Amino acid sequence: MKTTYNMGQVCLNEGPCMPLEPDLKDIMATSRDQKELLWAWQGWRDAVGRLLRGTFEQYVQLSNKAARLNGYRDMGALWRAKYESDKLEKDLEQLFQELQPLYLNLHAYVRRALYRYYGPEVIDVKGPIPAHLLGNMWAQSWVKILDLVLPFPKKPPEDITKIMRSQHWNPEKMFVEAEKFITSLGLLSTPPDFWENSMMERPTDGREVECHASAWDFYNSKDFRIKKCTEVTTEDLLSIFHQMGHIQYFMQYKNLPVIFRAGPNPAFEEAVGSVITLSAFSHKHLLNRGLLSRQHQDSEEEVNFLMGIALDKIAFIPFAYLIDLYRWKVFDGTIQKDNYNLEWWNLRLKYQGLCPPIPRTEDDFDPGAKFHISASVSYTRYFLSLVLQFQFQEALCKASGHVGPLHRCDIYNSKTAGKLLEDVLKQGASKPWPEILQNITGKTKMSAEALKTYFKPLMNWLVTENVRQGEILGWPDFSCSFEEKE
Ligand SMILES: CC(=O)N[C@@H](CC(=O)O)C(=O)NC[C@H](CC1(C(=O)N[C@@H](Cc2ccc(O)cc2)C(=O)O)CCCC1)C(=O)O
Ligand SMILES: [Zn+2]
Repeated sequence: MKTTYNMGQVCLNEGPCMPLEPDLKDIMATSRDQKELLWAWQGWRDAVGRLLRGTFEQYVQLSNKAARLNGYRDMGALWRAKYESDKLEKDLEQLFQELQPLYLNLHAYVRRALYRYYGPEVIDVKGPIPAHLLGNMWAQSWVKILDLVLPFPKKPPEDITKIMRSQHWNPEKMFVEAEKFITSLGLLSTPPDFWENSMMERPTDGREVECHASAWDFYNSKDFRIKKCTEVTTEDLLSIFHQMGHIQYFMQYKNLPVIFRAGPNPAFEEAVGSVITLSAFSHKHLLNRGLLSRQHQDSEEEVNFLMGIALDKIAFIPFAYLIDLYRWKVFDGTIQKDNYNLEWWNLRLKYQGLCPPIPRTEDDFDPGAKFHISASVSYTRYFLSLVLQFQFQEALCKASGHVGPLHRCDIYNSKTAGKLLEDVLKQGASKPWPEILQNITGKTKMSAEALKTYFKPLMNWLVTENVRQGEILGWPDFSCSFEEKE
């Protein structure tokens, strides 16, 4: 399934074939022509999703067989066991409910902006949003349509990608930048081998590689690598910070017994890299690294800034929640193979308020068009990382002596924050995660409070704006537009 995914491409009638990275990704991010967006969206699902359907059915059987041989009732149960909590599903549901208001307000606001741009033919302001218009192949992050939804369009944020390119950044410099941030906290620098052995750019020697970025621990306490087809963009700089977070974790626990060389649960591993990006992409940090020039950020520019972060983090909430809700049901048999695609879109409608832009059938297998489903990588880790990374950020900012709003915090150069983080990373998986969570935050429970604190100024603005517009939160017109037409 991974090979099919990695080799996937969409060909123009007479002309070049486009791989996902960077070509199709760029079209989904930059095109504002919904015919072109549909071409890429449908082409990718035809080229990859459809092909994976048969293999996926086998994968489900084999996965459940393996899980049962290991004493679990199905693979979903095996995946959930990593969180060592018999109330994981309840806790997830509770966190999701707590975050729903943020998402519903963002969804309503973005839908209105898309309505203004694409018109009533395309957008129903009381219905779901067509999934190909959100700037991302899976509509999991909406940051690429910030220009369409900017709260204060007269004060657009500076384009960091443009600034990086004007300053002649290259992939290596991007990795060095992430390293500098991490070592500024007093954490470990990467060994020479890392720079020797990592693959930082798509090879030009014709080798077909898996371009979906990944960080690798070779479990020999000295060989750590990143594989990434880096482009000089803001998004890739973000991703590099995230990957370097994984590498730092590998190095911090490299002398533990192998069984403990992991996070206390998978979400901790994901939260480490992401928490660093919260500081690295703060206005204050980008300014002092010369990636922004405008000194002062007034309150309207601050709302614009928070919208940019929200389009990444808040839009992601229901997506990250539903991926494993779907797969747990596939593994436990609630979702049978005759309904794989129908049930996928039922969840995409229920949780994300999205519709496919064109009718889907059981000849399609849209879940397979997402890396983690083709690569059998569980996804709950990213949902919980969303909550944890803000809890971590709140704790690290407090330790660094930061005062003021959480979204203005930059822990760069703070050795105290670094020490707090280091003490968590060094323990690897050697203690139950509530204990380790307590080491850094003083609490043993995950809580969405810190995330809500971070976005409070934006939420105040969003709620006011949605009330002013008389927006309906949610999608009472739940049918997808093409159904009405038929
Ligand atoms: C050997 C191995 O597999 N190693 C693991 C690490 C480990 O387990 O030790 C690993 O490298 N996994 C790759 C994966 C890559 C990325 C990813 O897949 N992200 C998710 C969700 C997301 C989205 C936005 C965001 O800001 C953060 C996360 C997606 O893109 O949907 C792509 C770019 C970012 C992270 C990763 O780093 O988590
Ligand atoms: Zn990760």
